Formats: sequence, C-alpha cells, structure tokens
Amino acid sequence: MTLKIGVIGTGAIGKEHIRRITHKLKGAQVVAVNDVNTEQAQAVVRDEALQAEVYASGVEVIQAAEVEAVIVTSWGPTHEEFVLASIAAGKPVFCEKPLAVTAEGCRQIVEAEIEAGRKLVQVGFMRRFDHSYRQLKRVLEADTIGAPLILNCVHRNPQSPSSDFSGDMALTDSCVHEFDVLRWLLDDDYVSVQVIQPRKTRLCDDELQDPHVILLRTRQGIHISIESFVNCQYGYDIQCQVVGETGTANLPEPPSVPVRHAAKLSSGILDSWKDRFIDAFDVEFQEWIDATLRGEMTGPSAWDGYVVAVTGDACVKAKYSGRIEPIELPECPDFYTN
Ligand SMILES: NC(=O)C1=CN([C@@H]2O[C@H](COP(=O)(O)OP(=O)(O)OC[C@H]3O[C@@H](n4cnc5c(N)ncnc54)[C@H](O)[C@@H]3O)[C@@H](O)[C@H]2O)C=CC1
Ligand SMILES: O=C1[C@@H](O)[C@H](O)[C@@H](O)[C@H](O)[C@H]1O
Repeated sequence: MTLKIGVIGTGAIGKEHIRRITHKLKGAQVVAVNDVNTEQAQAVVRDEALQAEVYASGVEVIQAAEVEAVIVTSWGPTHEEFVLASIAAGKPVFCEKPLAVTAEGCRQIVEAEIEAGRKLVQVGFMRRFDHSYRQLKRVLEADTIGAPLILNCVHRNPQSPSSDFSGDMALTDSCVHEFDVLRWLLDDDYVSVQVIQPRKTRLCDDELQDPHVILLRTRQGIHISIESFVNCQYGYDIQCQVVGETGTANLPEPPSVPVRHAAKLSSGILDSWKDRFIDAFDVEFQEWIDATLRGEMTGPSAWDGYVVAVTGDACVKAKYSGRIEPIELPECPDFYTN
C-alpha cells in the first residue's frame, strides 16, 4: 500500500521531507504540493521528478481527491489554518512545529480533533525519534541511576536559525524541542518556569537577547535548566545530562572520529540541526507513514503541541516579569491518554 501525500510549503524543511519520502523511505508518494512561491513548488516537482500536481493553495491540496494525508511545512503562522482544514476534511496531518503560534490556536485544534472523534494530528517534534534520546530514555526507564532529580540541558545554534528570527523566538520556536522531549523523557509535566537573561553576546542582532537560561520545575519536583544560545558561533550543540539519585546519564554525542594530530586530540562538532537530526527525521516519517497506513496516530499529538505552546507562553511571561511563573494546564483529555 502507498500513502498518497500532499505537501504544503516547499521551503527548506519541506524540500528535505519531500526528498526523504521520495528517495529514502518506503510506503508513501508525494502527489500534490503547494507553496505561495509557485515557482519554488514547481522546481521541487521538477528537481525531484515527482508525479505531483502543483495546486494554487494549501486548502486545495488538502481537498484534492488523490491526497490521503497532508504534511504542513509552510511558515509557522499558517499551520493552524491548514491543520484545521485537514481535520475538517478527515485527513491525517503531519504538522511541523509549531502546531500553531498561540496556545489558543493549539487549543482550537485539540477541540476540533476531539470533535472529529479520531486522532488525525501529529506534530513534528522529531527528537522523540532520535536514537540518542531513545537510548537515554531506556536508561531512565531501567532505573539505572535512580529517580531523576536535575536535568542540565544545552541548545546552541551557531547563528540565529533564520533571517526572521527575532524577539522571543529562542523561547517559542527553538526551545520548543526541549519542552517536548524533556516531558516525554521524564513522563512528567511542568508546573513553573523562570527565565534568566545573562550578559548578552556582542555577536548577534542588537535587538536580540542571547543567551537565555530557562529554569523549569516539574510536577515530580525535578529541576531543569536549559541554556539557549542561538549565536554561539562554534556549531550546533545539543546536550542533556540527567542527574539521578545514584548516578548521571548523558545524551550520547553524535559520533565523530577522534583525531590525534600536532599535539592535539580533537573531534568534530556538527553545525546544523539538519545533520544532527537527519536520522531522527527519517525514523519520524517512516513511523508516521506506517502508522497512518494502519489507520493509527502514534507520534507527538495535538495535545503535546498545546502543552508546548502553553510552556512557551509562560516562558515569555517569566522573561519580562523576572518572576517564577506558573505553567497552568487543564487535565489531559481522555481522548489523548488512550
Ligand atoms: N523540526 C525541526 O527541527 C524544524 C522545523 N522547522 C519548522 O518548519 C516550518 C518551515 O520552516 P523552513 O522550511 O525552515 O522555512 P522556509 O521559510 O524555508 O519555508 C517556509 C515555506 O512556506 C511557504 N509559505 C508561507 N506561507 C505559505 C502559505 N500560506 N501557503 C503555502 N506556503 C506558504 C514559504 O513560501 C516558504 O517556501 C516552520 O514552522 C519551522 O519552525 C524548521 C526547521 C527545523
Ligand atoms: O526547529 C529548529 C529550528 O527551527 C530552531 O530554530 C532551531 O533552534 C532548532 O534547533 C531546530 O531544530
């Protein structure tokens, strides 16, 4: 069986996902695309030799008879409309982060999905599919280091990740990956957050605060520190250390050949999320394709997207209030616990 997919947004990550579905993964075919930049959408169809129609709008892709499932990789503020339209059409939809740019938008998606009575939405939190995070989770589940007490995490990009990167996007656009993967890792939820603004680097846009330190507390009382530094210059560096009652466990580093040369011992550091998470994206999409063909939805849900948005909003509030702010969530609906 082949899953026939429509893709909305053929920019940087849209192209990557189209390539992996077309040339690497099994069980799916891209049959329809759209981008507000029509020439770009046409170029992807040509360059990847797709048997796909270029539609004039995202909604037309969703409604196209040949499209069985939708991938949304357009600009963040457009996600909500396309996810809601996919739910209305009864079609499974994979949406890159963010699910919506406001918590209220995410909540509307949650309500629409519950109303539809069927899980249709998966959010692109790919770290849950990363081999190293999965290894770390297994160590915690085996109780090897006792109960987790403290997490020390780092999210560093060499330069601001996009030309429109501004304001509080470090909190609402970059660290969303930590917000999702850490609650998954710990099987826990956040209750409060404090955001510290250390001395600013001189090597970024004057308007931008960089770095930030985000201090989260979970229901179980676990203390999490996330350093977000999106202009660190030297590379793309993701770290996570769990301190437990009887030991510590670190996220494995990406493999790199240690070189001894000229009185130095060195190893490489990656410089982009594309390389760091390339395998995670492959696993994420293969699992999504397989589950969708079985009529299931097994990855990060609309509820997970909502929790992350609420966490991001609380971070922004904490940044400007300078106080510890509560992270208030309603009970998770039964729909998402089964
Ligand atoms: N999971 C991850 O690690 C990553 C996720 N992303 C997310 O993926 C999404 C896209 O990011 P990029 O590809 O880097 O951005 P991009 O700017 O390269 O591509 C976005 C595309 O959306 C198109 N677009 C904008 N409005 C549209 C509309 N109304 N209808 C159809 N197309 C429209 C633009 O023309 C552009 O081609 C963002 O939400 C971003 O946060 C991006 C990078 C990494
Ligand atoms: O999603 C991503 C970017 O949009 C974001 O801005 C980067 O900081 C992340 O590391 C990357 O995974």
